[in-house]
Amino acid sequence: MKNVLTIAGSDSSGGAGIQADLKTFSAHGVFGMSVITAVTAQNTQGVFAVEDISPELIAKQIESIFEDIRVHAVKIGMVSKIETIKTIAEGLKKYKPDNVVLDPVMVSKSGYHLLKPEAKEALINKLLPLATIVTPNIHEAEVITGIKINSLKDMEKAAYLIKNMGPKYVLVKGGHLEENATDLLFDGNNIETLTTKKINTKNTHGTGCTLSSAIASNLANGYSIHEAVKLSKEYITTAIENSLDIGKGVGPTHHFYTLYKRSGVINE
Ligand SMILES: Nc1ncnc2c1ncn2[C@@H]1O[C@H](COP(=O)(O)OP(=O)(O)OP(=O)(O)O)[C@@H](O)[C@H]1O
Ligand SMILES: Cc1ncc(COP(=O)(O)O)c(N)n1
Repeated sequence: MKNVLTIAGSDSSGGAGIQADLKTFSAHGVFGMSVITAVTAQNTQGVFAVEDISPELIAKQIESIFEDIRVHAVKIGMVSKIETIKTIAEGLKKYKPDNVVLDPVMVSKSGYHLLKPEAKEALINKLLPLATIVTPNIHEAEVITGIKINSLKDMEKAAYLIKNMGPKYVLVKGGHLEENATDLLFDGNNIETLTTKKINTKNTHGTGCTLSSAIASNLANGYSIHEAVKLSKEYITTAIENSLDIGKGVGPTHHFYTLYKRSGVINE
């Protein structure tokens, strides 16, 4: 079995963050581990409080895992503030994991700033160059590049600009554009387009967390980047198609639909 680590924030409602990541890892048959960067009090309606974990405790969590266990892939999510980013960057430089999937989480679906505005530069300068693949949504790609994105052409332009900031691959996610759910994968030479039709649901809490954790799992399981992204897009699409109407706001996706269906737990 392969071991995959998420470095991210805790979501008390279980739809995003560490909780979504660990569910996604389990659904992919990899062993999940976590370094918690912040604890959030949130549900489907909003984020109500955040407490950042100290840099010392983040560093100790990273050390405890890497000094003992082989890590086949790392996924990075909510990183909150400059000190957290510096601590994670130092850990990655020291332990040099093979696969690093960076989801540059900035603002929650409910509009809360999970990344402090003053930490954007540190995320760009310190974490982007260490990423195997970075997975910005439209808003994050706009913040990272400083350009406005209204079309696939703009997404392409952003992918080129972000690639020049150091990651090996860039996946710009188009889930927030009006028409289809089209993502663009750029490897430095070619753009690959992954398109599905947009699913009409409000329940998309944690879609970015889930997609990036699926990519990390698939890379750990030995797939190439192109295969890992394709399989992960299929996984998130099924998870959104079968998303759960839990709570009064933006509900979570279904991590185990295919597994449960196969095992007969779901028989509709
Ligand atoms: N309504 C939808 N129908 C189909 N696919 C979607 C939909 N919304 C998002 N996706 C897909 O889900 C994946 C995650 O994209 P999204 O743009 O939602 O990420 P995100 O905004 O970073 O998520 P989060 O806010 O949870 O971090 C992408 O592959 C995107 O195309
Ligand atoms: C701890 C944590 N990490 C990430 C997200 C982003 O997910 P979303 O944009 O779907 O709210 C979140 N809400 N909470």
